Amino acid sequence: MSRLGGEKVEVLLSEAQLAARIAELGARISADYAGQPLTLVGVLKGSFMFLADLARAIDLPLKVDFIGTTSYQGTKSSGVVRITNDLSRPIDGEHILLVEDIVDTGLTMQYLLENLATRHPASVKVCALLEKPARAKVQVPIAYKGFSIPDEFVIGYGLDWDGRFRNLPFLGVVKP
Ligand SMILES: O=P(O)(O)OC[C@H]1O[C@H](OP(=O)(O)OP(=O)(O)O)[C@H](O)[C@@H]1O
Ligand code: HPA
Ligand SMILES: [Mg+2]
Repeated sequence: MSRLGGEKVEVLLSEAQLAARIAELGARISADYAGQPLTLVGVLKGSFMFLADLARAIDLPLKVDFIGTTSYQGTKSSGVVRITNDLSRPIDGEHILLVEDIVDTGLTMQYLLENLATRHPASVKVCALLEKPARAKVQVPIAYKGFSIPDEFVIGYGLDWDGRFRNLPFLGVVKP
């Protein structure tokens, strides 16, 4: 059995499309933060694959840290965001770029922006590979966005459905 586990999955964004866009985002981030110390903060678990590729597309001497959150059961947001793993150290005075796989309702990002602001970083911006505008419950500023996608539950490239499918190298939609 393959990593699709017998499900029918349609490709929404191919490996090549993802790689091309991430190269563009990396070039923009490298130019915008040139001469400034930058810390990427990956939002676990969903961002792990995007962060690994984005970090290699950024030509700066950056640092990497992670914060873990959870709020989804299956394909539904519970509306309650919980931190599962905190940052490994204080971030006061640092330029932080939050790296997220998807901004869907926006509740996770809103929670994180409020939470990190209390730690007095020099700046906090958001880089999200995906945004699903049709489902937004709150508006969050995305400084670096990969793609806007339609209102479908997507899997792969870090994103899960009940914990599975994160290891697909492309972004897909499960078909009935
Ligand atoms: O905009 P929202 O509606 O809040 O949804 C986006 C968040 O939900 C997912 O994480 P999840 O809580 O499923 O945890 P995971 O990253 O471990 O899968 C995703 O990785 C984002 O972090
Ligand atoms: O479409 C999605 N797929 C996987 N995880 C998610 N978390 C929020 N939206 C999604
Ligand atoms: Mg998830």
